[in-house]
Amino acid sequence: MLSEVSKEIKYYLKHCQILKRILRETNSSLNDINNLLQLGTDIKRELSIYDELEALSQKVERTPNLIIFGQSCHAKAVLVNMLLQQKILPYFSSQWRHITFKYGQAKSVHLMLGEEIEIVENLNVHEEPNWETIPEEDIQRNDKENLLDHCPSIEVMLKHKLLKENVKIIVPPDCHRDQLVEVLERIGEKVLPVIIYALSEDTLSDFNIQEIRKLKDIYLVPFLFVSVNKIELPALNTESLTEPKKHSLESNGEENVNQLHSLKEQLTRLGYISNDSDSDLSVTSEQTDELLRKKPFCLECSLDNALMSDKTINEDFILFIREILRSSKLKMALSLSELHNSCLRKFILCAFDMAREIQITPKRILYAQDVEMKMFTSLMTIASEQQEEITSIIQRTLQDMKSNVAEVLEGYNSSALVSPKVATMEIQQLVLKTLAASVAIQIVQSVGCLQESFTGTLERCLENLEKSCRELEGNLSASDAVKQIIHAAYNIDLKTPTSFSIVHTFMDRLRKLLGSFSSPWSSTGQFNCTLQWQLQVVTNMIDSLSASKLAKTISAQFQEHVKSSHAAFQCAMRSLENQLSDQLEQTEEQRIAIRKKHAPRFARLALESTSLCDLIKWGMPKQIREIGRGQYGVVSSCEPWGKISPCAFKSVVPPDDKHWNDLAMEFYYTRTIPEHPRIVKLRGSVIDYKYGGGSSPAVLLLMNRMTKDLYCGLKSGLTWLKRLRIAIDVIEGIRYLHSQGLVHRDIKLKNVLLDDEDRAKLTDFGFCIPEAMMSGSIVGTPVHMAPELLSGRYDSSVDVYAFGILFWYICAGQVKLPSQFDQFQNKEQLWNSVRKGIRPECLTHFNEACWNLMEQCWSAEPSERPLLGNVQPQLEQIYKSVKYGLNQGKFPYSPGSVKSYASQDMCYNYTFMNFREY
Ligand SMILES: Nc1ncnc2c1ncn2[C@@H]1O[C@H](COP(=O)(O)OP(=O)(O)OP(=O)(O)O)[C@@H](O)[C@H]1O
Repeated sequence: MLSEVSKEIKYYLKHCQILKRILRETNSSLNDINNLLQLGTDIKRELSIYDELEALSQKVERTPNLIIFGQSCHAKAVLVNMLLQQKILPYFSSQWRHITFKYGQAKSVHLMLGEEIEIVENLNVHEEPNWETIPEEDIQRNDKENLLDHCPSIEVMLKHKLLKENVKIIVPPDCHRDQLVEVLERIGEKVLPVIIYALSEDTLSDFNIQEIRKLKDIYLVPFLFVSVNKIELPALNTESLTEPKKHSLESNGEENVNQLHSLKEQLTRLGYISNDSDSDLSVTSEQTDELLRKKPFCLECSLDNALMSDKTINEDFILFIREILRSSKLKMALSLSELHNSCLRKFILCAFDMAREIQITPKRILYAQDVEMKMFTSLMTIASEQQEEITSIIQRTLQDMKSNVAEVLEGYNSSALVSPKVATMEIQQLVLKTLAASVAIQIVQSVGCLQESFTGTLERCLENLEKSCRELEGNLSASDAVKQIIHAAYNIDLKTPTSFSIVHTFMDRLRKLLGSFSSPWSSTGQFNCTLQWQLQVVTNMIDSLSASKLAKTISAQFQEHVKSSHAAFQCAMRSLENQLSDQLEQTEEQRIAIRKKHAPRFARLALESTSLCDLIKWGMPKQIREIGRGQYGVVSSCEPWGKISPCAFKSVVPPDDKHWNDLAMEFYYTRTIPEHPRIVKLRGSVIDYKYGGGSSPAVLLLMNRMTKDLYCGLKSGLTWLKRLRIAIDVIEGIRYLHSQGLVHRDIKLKNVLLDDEDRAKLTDFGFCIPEAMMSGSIVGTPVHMAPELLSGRYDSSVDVYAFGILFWYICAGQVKLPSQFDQFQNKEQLWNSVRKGIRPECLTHFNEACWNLMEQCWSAEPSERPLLGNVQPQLEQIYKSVKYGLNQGKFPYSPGSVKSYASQDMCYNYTFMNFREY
């Protein structure tokens, strides 16, 4: 029985090897992606998986160690001796040192300091060449030894099968309560603890209870209580232990039962075992799943158990070990698969974002250039062609200003100390500013394209482009240049040299005016800037301005501003465009690398880790018989697997890396399709690494077993009503896939499976792909392939075309190739003719509505094919009219055709009878 334990451990280590390899490949894939992106970003950190990967790498290195605790040294000794089937530990001693049992060719005992250093000291055991039991004195700690500080431990080497595969049995030292936590923590480091607690007394002491609590808190794993029999003097006859049949420990049976009973009560009360714990230790995969979901790090309680007697110890012990190891590797595999799937999701999204950026950026650039050009042209037109309008705007404005001179001066506060020249200049500037502002407002209003929302979109578009540009070159950005253009219209500036001559003329006139004026000087000789004087200055200024000259000046100045800003914009845009196009080239390269290399590589890792989870949970499916063969794999029925019954699996042997990656991407998409009644859901997968002698592993894809495919269904005969129902089912299935953003690309008779009630589900998502990830691969089954598929530019409407052909077979009620297609020797001839418009013929019994529908579906022009959302109600209408006999003679048969089909399908007669009736 104990060799079973070794087997379990071997199995565990085998899965750990697979996990280690997947982890190594994950790390190397992530490093490759880092190199590709070259952005100085660490993808592991970016995807926040760094810590998880680190933690998993450490966990997977741990070997299972049996750690023996117990109520007393005596209990531990009985248990260890029982496991090792020899009386190696003394029954009657206390204050034990730390003891480790390891595998070794020769039986030996060493005193160690840590794991590496052996203390050369003569142990008593060394005195006795044929020793059987380690002397008490060697195991006992002396008073000077401090457990937490370089305390020697005992290492025992044994050639025992339980210790193979680097498994150790560890017996922690007896310790004081204060040292308990630290001692326990040290032991649990770097090992996968399989904790067994030996019980030999009727009740647990306070210390025992405390110790058990700490064990639970620290190790977070379930552990096993083993009730051992107390050994009374005389000591156990070890010979009896070595014989498997006689290895039960002699003791008073009745006493043992009582002891167990009271212990069980106490443990149940404390919540360490459940009430029905003795009934079944084995936890089903489903229960473990449930537990993992509820308590991802801790499976205690349900797995805790007390072994009742030495008669059952081995079976229960193996079950316990199996569950501990299983849950441990399952947790690791689940975490890894979760990491892979989340990375893959992110890569796919990243590829989508890149594709969008590649598509949108040139459009954005064109948009910005277009809008700016429109704005520029409008402004230049206003400036050059609408001078008259500007003149009249200025005249109107000057008129308004004149009638409201006081308003112009609003806010003007001249200091008493300024000279008349300065005051005049100030007022003059004020007049020009007011004039400029009102002219600007009028101009802006007359330029529709300068409306806030319009320029706002342009600015946002430019800011977006500039943001996506990693290094902006040049002094002026395009968005700044645009702002300047707009600025030119809003802030017509009449202070600049262009308006200087007007101002000059004005100043001359002002000087003359000042001479004729009543003196603005006070008696003290100080200039007195009275309001009246100010009003006078304003009025004179307004009178002196020529609207037409100003219009010219404004126009010239405005054109100058707009032109230079436009030139700056174009320059900035050119440099932006150059940089973005370099960047987009790089992005495209990265996108292709992600789509073609990195995402598939991660998909393969995800397929491996997810399959490992399924293998750990449900094991290998057991084949019953082969039920079908396709181009890429063999489908077999199998015994119930997981929760699936009846169950089937498709085994695929990918011949090379490319096929592996393709299969993995398909697997990822297919597995993420949510459950739907019209889809054969992929339930799981396992990889048979031993297949082909280990050189070419097989991937087994598990799904619900269906009764037959539509090809067989049509061959064996289906009523017209059933066939119509199937057509509706197929449409529902395709619509569902399309709603998930997926295109099936291989709708055909053999990919429609029927259940016992002849309801249909779609299967075989080998070519199924998100529309956005399609890259124009030519895939499908020749007669069902839409003509545009061959050009590589197609969309989800290829499924509508394929449905049209499928519907032809459904209406025909047989699987014979349409005669129109039957004449061709090969698929090239077929495709040539399909491109020229050749389609299946209208059989004489086809009803008009059905024929119309299939004709629409297989239209050469994809845009002319109907939406499936419209096809479904039409089919439902036909179905209803057939079901309730309302089709008024529009059945799919002409009386003459019945004869030939009746032999193939009796159901035609039934339909025909209805036809005759109506
Ligand atoms: N879940 C299933 N239950 C019952 N039979 C199935 C199931 N899946 C597939 N089959 C049967 O196995 C046959 C082979 O299926 P498979 O998907 O491998 O190939 P195919 O669709 O016929 O061809 P290809 O590989 O070219 O797509 C199907 O035609 C069908 O009859």
